[in-house]
Amino acid sequence: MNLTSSIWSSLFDVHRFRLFEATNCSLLDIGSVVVFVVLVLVSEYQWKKYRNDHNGGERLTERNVPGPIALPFIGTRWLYYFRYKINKVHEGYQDMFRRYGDIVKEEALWNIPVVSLKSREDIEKVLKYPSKYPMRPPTEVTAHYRASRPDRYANLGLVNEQGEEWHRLRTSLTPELTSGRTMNKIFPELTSIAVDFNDLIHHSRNLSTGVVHNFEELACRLGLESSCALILGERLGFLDDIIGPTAQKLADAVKEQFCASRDTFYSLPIWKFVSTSSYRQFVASEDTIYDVISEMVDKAEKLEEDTYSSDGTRGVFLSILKAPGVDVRDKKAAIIDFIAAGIKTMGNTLVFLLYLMAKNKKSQGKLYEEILRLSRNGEPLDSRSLAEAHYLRACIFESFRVLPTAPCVARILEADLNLSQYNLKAGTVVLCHTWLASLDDSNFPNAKTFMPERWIAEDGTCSSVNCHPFLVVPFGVGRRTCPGKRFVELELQVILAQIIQRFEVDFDGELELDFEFLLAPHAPSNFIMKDRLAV
Ligand code: HEM
Repeated sequence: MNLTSSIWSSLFDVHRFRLFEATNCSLLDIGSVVVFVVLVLVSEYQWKKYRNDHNGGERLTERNVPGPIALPFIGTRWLYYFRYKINKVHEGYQDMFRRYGDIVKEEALWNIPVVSLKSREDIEKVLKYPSKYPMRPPTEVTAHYRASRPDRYANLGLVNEQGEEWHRLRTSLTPELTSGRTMNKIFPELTSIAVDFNDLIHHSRNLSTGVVHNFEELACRLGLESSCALILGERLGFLDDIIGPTAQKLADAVKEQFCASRDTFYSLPIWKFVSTSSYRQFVASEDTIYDVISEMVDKAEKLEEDTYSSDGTRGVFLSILKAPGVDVRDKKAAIIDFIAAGIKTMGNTLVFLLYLMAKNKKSQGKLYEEILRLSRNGEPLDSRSLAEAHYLRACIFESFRVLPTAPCVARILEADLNLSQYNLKAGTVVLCHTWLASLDDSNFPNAKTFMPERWIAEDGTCSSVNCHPFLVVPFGVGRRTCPGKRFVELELQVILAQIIQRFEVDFDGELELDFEFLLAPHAPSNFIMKDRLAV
């Protein structure tokens, strides 16, 4: 689609939206006229700019990358008021790639370019860049709020910091979290968490129909319980039959925080100047998370002092508390960030995985057979038999491809980069849409079909060698990759094996997706869990 037609289709869409709204509100009517006039003027300006840019023969730069028309100052943020729903941003990107091709430019406030990529070659180029300190754009609202609270935060935290400061935090706070030793120690705890989670499913379901309503809430409680077990080395009872007020408060706050981050990101940043409702929602959720987890940390710290215990499961907690040369505010913030990072991400990931198993009964049957073959007397799989469960890992990998919770990897380019058609400048924000690229038939045959077999090599082992290594990256890539990756991969294997061993999983209807900064299941997600007949 050329620029003129894209401008006109944008105008048409905006106008159509306005006409639709006009019957309800005369103010919006005036707004619609103003927006229309502004768009016409700007389209003229854009067209001239486009012609100037095409000055013959020279390689194209990011100024030439196609995309929705950008208004002065607010860039393309109008899209999320007029064309796309804020909870369906993922559909917005699908639409933009359809309209403009595999590379699309949006413009953030002050017309800062944000380039989205769907071509495998371009994504690989960005993610392969040999960077010492890879830069990911910070969540602005977190950075803004944390900078205003020096009493609590000495910096923006591991997730949002850049450069040497990021590297210092990463190397001092995460080695124990990612070590093989920690995974070995946590394995028995994960097995008992999975047993408790199965019991919770059993008690939460309707006795006659087997329906578990709002499964996503149970899945988030699992994320919270397991993150606390990993980071604090303690089981805190979030999987008890009746959810306690603390778990509920925390789960609600985490969901609100993701939504408020999304709303502030995709809307105009008025919140930087006046406290808008999304900013207030963000602050309230951030404060709740801080207060609740901070209390847990204080208790755990006290317990440590009282007992001087350093048994195996508290290794991560101790390693953070004792990290040399790190400000105590950084330690507390890291513990809080690590626990919070594992709640919603884990919850969404498990809902997606079970949904795909429910909708693909053949794969579920094959997985059940594998588990039956590997388990001794119906016991949960131990670490040795889990290592043999190749189809189990293939199912998890395939669910990461078809429905990941993180649909793209974001980077700020450190140096100028020549992509297939355009040269992008250092400093450009790039979104690598790995999920949408993974659903393209040119990258995976029958890409929309859930097919764990694609990850099984000829010798029967689960392997990713023949698949594109920079597309199925649910935990990101390179030095900034998620430090929870190893733990989550292990946890998903343990949990999925036990659920499939005990229940036949079905799903009521079709799962709808929401965009909450992550991909999330639209609530309620109602699974049907039937006991398997003993064999
Ligand atoms: C299913 C669960 C999870 C998913 C899908 C997930 C996904 C991700 C992704 C995509 C990134 C960005 C990586 C990049 O930019 O290359 C990330 C970063 C991060 N994750 Fe996770 N994550 C999960 C669980 C966890 C857990 C359990 C923890 C805590 C132990 C955690 C802590 C973090 C931290 C601290 C970062 C920032 C790392 C850095 O910038 O150096 N995540 N995660």
